[in-house]
Amino acid sequence: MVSFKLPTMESTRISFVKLMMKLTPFSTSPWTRSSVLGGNPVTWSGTQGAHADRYSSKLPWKETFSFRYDANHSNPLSFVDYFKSVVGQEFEHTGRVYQRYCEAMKELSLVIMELLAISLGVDRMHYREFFNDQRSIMRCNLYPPCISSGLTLGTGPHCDPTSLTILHQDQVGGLEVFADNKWQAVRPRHDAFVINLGDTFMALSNGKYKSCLHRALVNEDKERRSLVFFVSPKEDKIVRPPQDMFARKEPRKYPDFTWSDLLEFTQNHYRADVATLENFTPWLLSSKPSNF
Ligand SMILES: C=C1C[C@]23C[C@H]1CC[C@H]2[C@]1(C)CCC[C@@](C)(C(=O)O)[C@H]1[C@@H]3C(=O)O
Ligand SMILES: O=C(O)CCC(=O)C(=O)O
Ligand SMILES: [Fe+2]
Repeated sequence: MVSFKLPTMESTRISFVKLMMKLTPFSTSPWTRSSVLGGNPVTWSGTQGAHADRYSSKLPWKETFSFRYDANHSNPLSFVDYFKSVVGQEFEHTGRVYQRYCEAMKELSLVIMELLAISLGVDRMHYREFFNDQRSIMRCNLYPPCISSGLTLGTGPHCDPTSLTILHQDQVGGLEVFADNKWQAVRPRHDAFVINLGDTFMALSNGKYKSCLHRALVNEDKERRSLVFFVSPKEDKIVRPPQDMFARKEPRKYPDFTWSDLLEFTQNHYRADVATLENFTPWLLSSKPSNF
């Protein structure tokens, strides 16, 4: 994980706090996740209470509010309309803040994609172009305090199945990364983002970059919040390393797949953890033989 020093985003933080105050932990949230089952793209809109509808054990101690950011459909009104219609009329300003926030996250992600291409010795524009029409996911995490915080986790150990994660955390602390064979705290910085790569970029770099194992702890006293922008490619784009990586005759580590395939796997068949991609490959081969 790498921290970038950036100006604070007070207006985003205020809107975020207002929005998350609307979501009381473990409430019978008025919104349920509208996920279209059966292999169709998950529509990321609404709140989740610890994914209790999806898992029967090791439920994360958190409440999330997620929505899609479609770089092609950058009509600011769509966000504003969504917030006004789903969250409430009084959240029009919040919708505008999130529209601007997601646009800024997209721009930051494209700069990072150029840097990654340069570091891999491939065409500098390759990943920037691949993600220019990104279909990313904006998620607000709220971690309530827990009197038995040692017995639970805000989010269990996992690698993000997405491509790139741009995370803004509050000052409470709790994010940990597994590095040098131990869990290490990622110290909050109010003026920085935490950036980590996910499984899809690991495949796009043919394993040169590794997906980052991380988790989120909770505590007894304070709520903790984080804003997470999960960069993902347009669902039907073929995820494969750039051709010029194979000038060096390296074997492919992963088969071609689409983000839609991997998202379906994590939403309907497998709880993302540290070995998602390893388990995804046999599933893909067995369930989508036409790909091969
Ligand atoms: C594509 C996604 C699935 C999850 C949200 C985004 C990227 C991270 C994934 C997740 C956070 C990994 C840990 C398990 C998970 C179920 C969670 O705790 O929220 C995952 C998300 C999800 O499936 O909703
Ligand atoms: O809230 C955090 O610090 C981590 C959240 C996270 O890893 C996720 O939502 O994928
Ligand atoms: Fe994560």
